[in-house]
Amino acid sequence: MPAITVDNLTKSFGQTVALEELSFQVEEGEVFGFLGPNGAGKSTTINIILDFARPTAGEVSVLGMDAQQYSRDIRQRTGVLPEGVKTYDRLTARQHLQFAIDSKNADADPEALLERVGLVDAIDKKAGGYSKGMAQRLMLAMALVGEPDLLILDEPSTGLDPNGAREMRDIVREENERGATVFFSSHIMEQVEAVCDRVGILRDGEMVAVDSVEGLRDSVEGGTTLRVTVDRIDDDALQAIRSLPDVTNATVESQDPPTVVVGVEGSKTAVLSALEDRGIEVQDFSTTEASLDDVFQSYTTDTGVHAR
Ligand SMILES: Nc1ncnc2c1ncn2[C@@H]1O[C@H](COP(=O)(O)OP(=O)(O)OP(=O)(O)O)[C@@H](O)[C@H]1O
Repeated sequence: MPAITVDNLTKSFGQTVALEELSFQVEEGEVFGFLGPNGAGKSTTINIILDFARPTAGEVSVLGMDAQQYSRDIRQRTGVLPEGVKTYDRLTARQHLQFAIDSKNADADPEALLERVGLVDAIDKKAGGYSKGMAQRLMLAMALVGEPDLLILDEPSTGLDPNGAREMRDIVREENERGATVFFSSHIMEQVEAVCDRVGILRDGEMVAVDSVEGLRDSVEGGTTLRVTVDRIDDDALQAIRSLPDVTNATVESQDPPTVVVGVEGSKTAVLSALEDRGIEVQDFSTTEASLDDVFQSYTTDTGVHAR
């Protein structure tokens, strides 16, 4: 049984179509990264999954239950970190957690939870004085109450410094190892790489790709860039490289020293052999993988290779 099934979901706000016949599934036990630029429709999707908003058309089921009909049961088994941090200024971290524990009828220790998110020192301080990162940590601790079967985290790294973002990833991993399914949104590709089994990329309310990070990388043309320094280069050799089956493009980057930049999807040795066959001496070479930013860009901008 999938943890989340989104089926033909459409959501309009007046003239604005935020989601258009969106369908995808999150499998039980996986960490699914929900990625997309600002305004792509991530929060709208999450709000409908949690029944904070109603769809214009389409259906959503969570943990095998209809999202609208069983929203209370779903929320009981789900830990949520909503978009935009909303803490109560006059309540302490302990009081926040006690509230979450009571409303879930859970048996949890506020201190242990705050220890996990690195906020135990501020346990009896009022949230009004918290930094953005501290508030975010508190909200995460609240999401962890009651060992939920499903964690839904909307932009969980917002307001966190690099250490905080790393701790967040560690917690996602720990929760997943405990058995929880994790669904989290982000507009930063790097944040999903380390923890996600699969990534869905949303653009203008439509899912443009769903795959592992590795699979997404492979789908970007010219996945690897090969930079070769040679003793000389001529048009004939450049043409020979371009005509190789695995090569997507080849250009001369500089003449001093002569350097060729080649986009390769398969064997790199064929490129080096083509040069050497023409009596050109390869003095040095290096390879660079397509960065995750390249992958994200290729799916979400009009200039990318996956642009529609
Ligand atoms: N309550 C609303 N009323 C009108 N339009 C809305 C409302 N909520 C969202 N939208 C619109 O729906 C689209 C999707 O917005 P949404 O907040 O879901 O995107 P997002 O991917 O979460 O973006 P971000 O990364 O900026 O949070 C946007 O065009 C937005 O302006």
